[in-house]
Amino acid sequence: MQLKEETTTTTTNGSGNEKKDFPKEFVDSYKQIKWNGWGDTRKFLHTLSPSGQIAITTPKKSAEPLPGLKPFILKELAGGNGQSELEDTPSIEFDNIQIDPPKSNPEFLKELKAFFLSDQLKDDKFARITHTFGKSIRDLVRTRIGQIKYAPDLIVLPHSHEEVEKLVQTANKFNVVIIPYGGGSNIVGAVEPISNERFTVSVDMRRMNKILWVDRREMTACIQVGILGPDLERELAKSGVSMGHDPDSFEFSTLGGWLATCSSGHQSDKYGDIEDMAVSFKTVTPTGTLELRNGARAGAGINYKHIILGSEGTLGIITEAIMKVHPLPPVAEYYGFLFPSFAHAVSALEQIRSTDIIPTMIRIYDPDETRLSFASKPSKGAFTEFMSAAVKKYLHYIRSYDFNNVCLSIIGFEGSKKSVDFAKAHVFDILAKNSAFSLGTSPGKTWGEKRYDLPYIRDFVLDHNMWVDVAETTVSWANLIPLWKDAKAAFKEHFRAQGVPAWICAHISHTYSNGVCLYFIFVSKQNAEKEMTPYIQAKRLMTDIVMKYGGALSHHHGVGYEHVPWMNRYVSNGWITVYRKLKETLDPNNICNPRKLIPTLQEENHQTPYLFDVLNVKKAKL
Ligand SMILES: Cc1cc2nc3c(=O)[nH]c(=O)nc-3n(C[C@H](O)[C@H](O)[C@H](O)COP(=O)(O)OP(=O)(O)OC[C@H]3O[C@@H](n4cnc5c(N)ncnc54)[C@H](O)[C@@H]3O)c2cc1C
Repeated sequence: MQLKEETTTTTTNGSGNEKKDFPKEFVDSYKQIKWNGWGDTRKFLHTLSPSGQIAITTPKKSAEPLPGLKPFILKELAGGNGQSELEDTPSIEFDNIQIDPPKSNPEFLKELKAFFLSDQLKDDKFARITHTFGKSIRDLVRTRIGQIKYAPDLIVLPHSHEEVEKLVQTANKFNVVIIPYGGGSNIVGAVEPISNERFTVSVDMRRMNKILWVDRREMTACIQVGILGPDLERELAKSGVSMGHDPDSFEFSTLGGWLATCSSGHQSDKYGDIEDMAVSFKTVTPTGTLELRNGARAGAGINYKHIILGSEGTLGIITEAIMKVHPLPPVAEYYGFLFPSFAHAVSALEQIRSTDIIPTMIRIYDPDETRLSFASKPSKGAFTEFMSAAVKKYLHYIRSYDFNNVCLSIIGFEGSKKSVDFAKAHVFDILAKNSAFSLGTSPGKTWGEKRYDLPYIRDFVLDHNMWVDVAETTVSWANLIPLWKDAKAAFKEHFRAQGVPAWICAHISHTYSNGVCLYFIFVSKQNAEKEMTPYIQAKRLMTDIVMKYGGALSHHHGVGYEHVPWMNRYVSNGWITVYRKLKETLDPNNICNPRKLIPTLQEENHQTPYLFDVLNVKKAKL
């Protein structure tokens, strides 16, 4: 947590009421992350001169070369048509972006100013632009070309549950739209204002970043939900505990966002998904605050927490949550393995999952993502060493590996030494029976150090005339390989037919007794006019295939407005009606993040197109 209680000062708001202020050195998170890309402003990929190699600069290391990456991008992503240099497609300069001035709503603002400090209310251009979108490919492309149509009129930065209550009541009174904003890391269009008809407030929760208490006996912690991942784990570690939720977006997403999108972290196989960790929470709705009882379990009717989990800010704002925690694991060991093929890896995984001894994490990269993984490692990385000629020869000639099909896997174990040793012996035995080759702990260590770097490649790709998007789902064991094959083939064929270079890879990242999360990453060339059409077509294609194989509409990214067009196929109409009634009851004026999560009646009846197809889309030709 950046805020320390003892360093706060007391100031007064417009009514002369005393309020605790933030310390002078406090810097709001939205000022510290890239406005037109992903993550930390101090971390980025760039090209070294004169070698032309791609390098990564981070706060810890400057210009670390990634020698394999440029050849990989040129050969695989850019189409391998003999091109020797990447094309530059830089982002617009911030100063050149133009947005409409905020709408006027003096009565609403007067009431807010009586309660909030001026420092908690922002309507400058930087604050408004950085709260308009999440981080989907459509969001980044629109930001990078300066196409920002409906920026929120005001950003409010509450400090407490009581302030959120006041804000929601006031917004409801003046029919003002409120969109909760955690880290803004969603990639489904979940925080974007969808029209400029009503005054719109983005509620940035990141000042609500305190751990209120830790109970070591019940192993729970009460936490303000605007806290970012690293602050949360650092503060919990002071009490010797961890929540164990570590999504790829960990550094820039919040507990509230995780709850509101049903998020899932790397170690979900052991610690569970976010819904397994959530005990209870407070949610402020326009018709009042909803609270839940704290306790180990209840069989007293509907499990009400599931009404709010995944509601994406459409029913209200979560402010404080009681979460399960566990002791910091004394042992954490992560290993790398190679499999001769994806089928071998899946077979091993299924056998492991059919037992009751499950590793903390199993990630399996398909052959294409394995190549990307090796290509994006620093020059002297452990993977490069292991892929030395000798090892390659051994695997090829003695173990009959074909390197076009090899799959990398990272398998982790956490817990007491005894439990880790026990699980390892069991799992390694299954891996050996499925022809896996151990690379030892170096790949696991590298994975641990570099696991948040991959999204930064996306910005580099956007800077060089390509785009990258993702699709993920939960799929049954029976449909896993058919979906993997079909989706990859259909994606490649779609772009091949258009004569456009395209590349796709996949990995398995979360496992269950009845299926896995399968995650695709796909890349293609931007077209000359920077239209949205290719992303929309690719996303439609991938999601249609997921639906065909009975997959979840999303395993962990949520719905936003990007997945709304599939909602009627995903859940039965009865549930959509239930949700509509619930929304009408809790939010009668429809002020909470409108037009997200489910289709409007007009969309459903095809009287209006889905927002996904039209919202702010420049020249979408559909
Ligand atoms: C590079 C990258 C990697 C990612 N990896 C993962 C991953 O491994 N696992 C995963 O689960 N997701 C992942 N995501 C998606 C995203 O990080 C998650 O959806 C995350 O849970 C969003 O949290 P956030 O705090 O950024 O929420 P935001 O993006 O700010 O908001 C998401 C939704 O939640 C609502 N919301 C936010 N806070 C509250 C609140 N307090 N009360 C009510 N509603 C609220 C918003 O209105 C919005 O509808 C990734 C995204 C990116 C860009």
